[in-house]
Amino acid sequence: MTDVLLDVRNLHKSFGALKATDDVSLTLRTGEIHALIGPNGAGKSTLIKQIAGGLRSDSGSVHFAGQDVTPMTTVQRARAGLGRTFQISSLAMEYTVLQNAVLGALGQSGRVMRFFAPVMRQQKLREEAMRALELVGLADHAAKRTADLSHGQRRQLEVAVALTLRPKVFLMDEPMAGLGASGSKEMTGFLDGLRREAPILLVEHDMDAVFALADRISVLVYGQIIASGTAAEIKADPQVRVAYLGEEDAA
Ligand SMILES: Nc1ncnc2c1ncn2[C@@H]1O[C@H](COP(=O)(O)OP(=O)(O)OP(=O)(O)O)[C@@H](O)[C@H]1O
Repeated sequence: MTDVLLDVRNLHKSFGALKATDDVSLTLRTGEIHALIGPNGAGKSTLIKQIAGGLRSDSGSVHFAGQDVTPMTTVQRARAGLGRTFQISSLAMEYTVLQNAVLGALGQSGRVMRFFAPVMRQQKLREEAMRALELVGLADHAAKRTADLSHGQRRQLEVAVALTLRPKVFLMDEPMAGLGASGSKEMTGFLDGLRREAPILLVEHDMDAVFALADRISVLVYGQIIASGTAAEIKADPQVRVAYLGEEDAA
């Protein structure tokens, strides 16, 4: 299909005798949220790392925006537009929200902090950073210390950092983790809007969020995709009910 932006083909990754991912294929299309669910240890994070480039696959390929990115490093893939949300630990807590976003726009790590003052004077980077903050609703907090943001706002700042590189797709590993019920609800609304900026491959344990957001859901069990379909199809799939959702939850 022409609107397929990310095309993951037959990925394998073993750790010793353990097949963490075992012939995984999936696609991500323009405008959609494709959720990847599965029990603990199913291989979800491994797969995200293989797609982002942090973990080399034993075999298989990743095609992105019509290009085979399999040989590329994480940095090359990020520059090509494969956006992965950063962990909270990568934010510089003592710096302002805007400074963190500018660092993202610079596409560098915290090591560049000592060059910070001249960087902040570069109007283009600041503009790019402010655009990203506006998109995630943090523009009014630009001058705030990152440490003073709520947990949910820090998650949004991570997304803003990724947005500064103008990603064509997002890879997100458990964005709801640790947010609590109201935070998860807020983040769900936020991600729903974000799909207009770039489609999202979403690894998430929060089933309310997954069923509310996902256009398609793929279920990974023991490294293999056992089912793929809409929320209604996944809820009704007998194999999924037994292997993952549990009969009583799926009823
Ligand atoms: N670097 C590694 N070395 C050895 N084994 C690993 C490594 N990374 C992951 N594994 C194993 O591979 C399997 C898949 O792990 P992975 O973290 O991808 O699962 P997951 O579906 O993301 O789990 P969770 O939902 O708990 O985050 C697990 O059995 C895990 O212990």
